[in-house]
Amino acid sequence: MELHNIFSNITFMASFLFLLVLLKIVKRWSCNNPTINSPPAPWTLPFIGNIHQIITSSLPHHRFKILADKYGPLMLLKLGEVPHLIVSSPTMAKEIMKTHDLTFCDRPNLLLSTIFTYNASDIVFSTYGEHWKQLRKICVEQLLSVKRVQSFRSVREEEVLDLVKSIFSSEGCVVNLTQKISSLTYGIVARAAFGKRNKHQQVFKSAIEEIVSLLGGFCIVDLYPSIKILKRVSQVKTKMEKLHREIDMILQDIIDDHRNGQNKARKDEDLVDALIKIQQESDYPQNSLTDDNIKSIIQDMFAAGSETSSGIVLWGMSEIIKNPKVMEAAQAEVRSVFDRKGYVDETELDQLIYLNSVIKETLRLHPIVPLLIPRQSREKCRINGYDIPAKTRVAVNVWAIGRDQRYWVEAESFKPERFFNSPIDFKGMNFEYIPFGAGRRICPGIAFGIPNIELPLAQLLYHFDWKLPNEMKNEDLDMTESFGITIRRKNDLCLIPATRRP
Ligand code: HEM
Repeated sequence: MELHNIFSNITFMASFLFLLVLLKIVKRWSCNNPTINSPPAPWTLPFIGNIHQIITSSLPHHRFKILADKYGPLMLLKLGEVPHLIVSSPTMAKEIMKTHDLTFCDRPNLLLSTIFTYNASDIVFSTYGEHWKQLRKICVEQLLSVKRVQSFRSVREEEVLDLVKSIFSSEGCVVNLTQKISSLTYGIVARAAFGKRNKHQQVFKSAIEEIVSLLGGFCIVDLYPSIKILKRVSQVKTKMEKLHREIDMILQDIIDDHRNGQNKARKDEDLVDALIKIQQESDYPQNSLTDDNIKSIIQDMFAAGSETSSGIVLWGMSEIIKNPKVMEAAQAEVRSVFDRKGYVDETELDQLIYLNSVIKETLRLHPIVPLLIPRQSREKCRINGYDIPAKTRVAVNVWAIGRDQRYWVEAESFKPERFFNSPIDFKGMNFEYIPFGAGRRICPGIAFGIPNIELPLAQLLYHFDWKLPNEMKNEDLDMTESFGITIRRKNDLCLIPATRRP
């Protein structure tokens, strides 16, 4: 009996081993299949793929550029189990976001984004389909339209004036501009979304900031989707769920206040009002917005709309400080346009041609979302002769494209003049310059974001002269980036203002 057991165990083991070998042969055969032509890739290790080449001290967009210089503008990395296509040239970006836009307009189903966005039912992380189309339409036509953006003009002007007053009171002292600008853009988005500052403001702001920073990394659970246990034991998941619950309670509170009419601070409609109205007016119950949909859209406005604008103002100010000639020219322009009035408002911002080029140049060297928001292929396709499997995740290295010497003269230098009389714009038509992305998923918040950058910069340059603390030389200003889905300054920008135009 015992012998029989041993014998059947050996038979079982042998069959199992045979099957494994067979599987391996089939796999190798399919990899070597001459009909499949994969994009170039660095060598991989079993189980981790190319992870060891990415986890280095440098940031992912820097690392991807170094690898792309060696392996080309279309490179297929295997991070854990998942293929990642890294796109690093305007021509390949155009293939992905124009020629094959419909194939690549999905977002991957990532653990953290799914928790944070009510099961990816928002605009940013929703997969391509009817739901995303409906939300995107609401966003473009109702929430972020030119008319709506204009209706928030007084909000922007009041908030920026408060910033200027608070800097006046710190005359001659070191001012932490990072903190001030981040509160400013958050304040503008909060008043646009909620109508008034919210009692839970600080908790909400910190929670959103933390979520944005958590979204930045490569989460191990997303690199090994087949290992379900990772999901159950993930500590980041637990942290994200807690943050999500906090945000959810605050947002539900705000929606209820709006429904009960306890939000009459502004006569103009705010974004929550607009969304509740759309919810109530919907003729088709199946298309009607749920409260979770409203909350997820409002979260998107904060996560996508506040840190992006503040980051660009801060990189812009950093480049201006580092380049005194740029500071001189920008100040001369702002002061000549607004001296007749004696104050800055939005009416003549369109005359600030030089400042506009400063902003464009800032977006070239510091595209705030350096790899865009991850996309995913919906089906297999062929690009430039290479086969790309379905469900490949895609990162477009906008940071590398903006610094490519083949497309930009003196690519590493800050030269706003390059945009004078140049047809190159950031609307998604020029693929050497795509800080807002391109194609179906292009950022719908450009019209909302730009005044939040222009107005504070114009005010800071109109009223104050600026210098670095501790007799630091301008060229010594540290420009190190921090890690995340957005690139922020690693160290806060601290400057000393001297009032020139009270
Ligand atoms: C001003 C600085 C901003 C920059 C540089 C920026 C950049 C981007 C980028 C690169 C994307 C991804 C595009 C892609 O995948 O191809 C994006 C998406 C998005 N942005 Fe912005 N953004 C900015 C401001 C805003 C503002 C102010 C809002 C709203 C209040 C906003 C809302 C969104 C939304 C909802 C998406 C997702 C679109 C979709 O997936 O369909 N953004 N943004």
